[in-house]
Amino acid sequence: MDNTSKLLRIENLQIYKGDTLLLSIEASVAAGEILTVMGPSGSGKSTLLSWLSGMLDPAFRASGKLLVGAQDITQTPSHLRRTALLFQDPLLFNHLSVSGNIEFGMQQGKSSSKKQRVLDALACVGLSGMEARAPKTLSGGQQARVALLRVLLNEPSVILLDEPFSKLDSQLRQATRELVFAQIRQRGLAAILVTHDQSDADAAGGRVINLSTTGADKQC
Ligand SMILES: Nc1ncnc2c1ncn2[C@@H]1O[C@H](COP(=O)(O)OP(=O)(O)OP(=O)(O)O)[C@@H](O)[C@H]1O
Repeated sequence: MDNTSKLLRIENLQIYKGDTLLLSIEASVAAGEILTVMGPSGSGKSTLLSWLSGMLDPAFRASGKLLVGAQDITQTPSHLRRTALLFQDPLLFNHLSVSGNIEFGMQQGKSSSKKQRVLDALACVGLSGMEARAPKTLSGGQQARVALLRVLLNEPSVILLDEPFSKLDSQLRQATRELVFAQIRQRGLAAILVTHDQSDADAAGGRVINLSTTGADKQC
């Protein structure tokens, strides 16, 4: 793989908490690739995602660079980065309908074409006819799919997945995972998946970074 095909590049990243080095990473992710990050509790997985999304807590200090394509976005504020986060909790707004949730944050455009895109996307993930429903009336798996569409229709270049399947039972987990990974590959996004689950890493099929236990919570 040459450099031009690497959509996301993390160069010489070091994150410190006080004087302690929490993590040190050099990595690249191609369009459509899913890089998995694993490691014990406290090893810095969520901290890494915070840095990637531009929301590192001031308790930490980071050095290194983050590039998307040729653009250095290390200092770019979080709301101007085309990075999207998908969490284990779908975090849907209950005062908005399913389509209102998906349209939230979509790029400017004609309202009628936005609506059609939402309807097409809902049909794609098996949620036809659910556009007017309140999120709380959907099952956990259906909510997960709405959360995915909300992120995807915002057209990110990079998607950060923080244990997004961990609240789903095993059958639903597998189906949702296949859908999410297929969308990532079809749309050519660079993805970073944080998980504790080896089957997630196997399904992602890409490289795996194991954060060391250096900064991890010590066991008694
Ligand atoms: N806002 C913060 N201020 C100070 N320390 C923090 C903060 N957030 C996390 N930490 C500490 O930084 C270390 C890394 O935490 P982080 O949440 O990144 O670990 P993790 O690998 O995601 O853990 P888990 O698998 O349990 O979610 C831990 O020791 C944690 O206690």
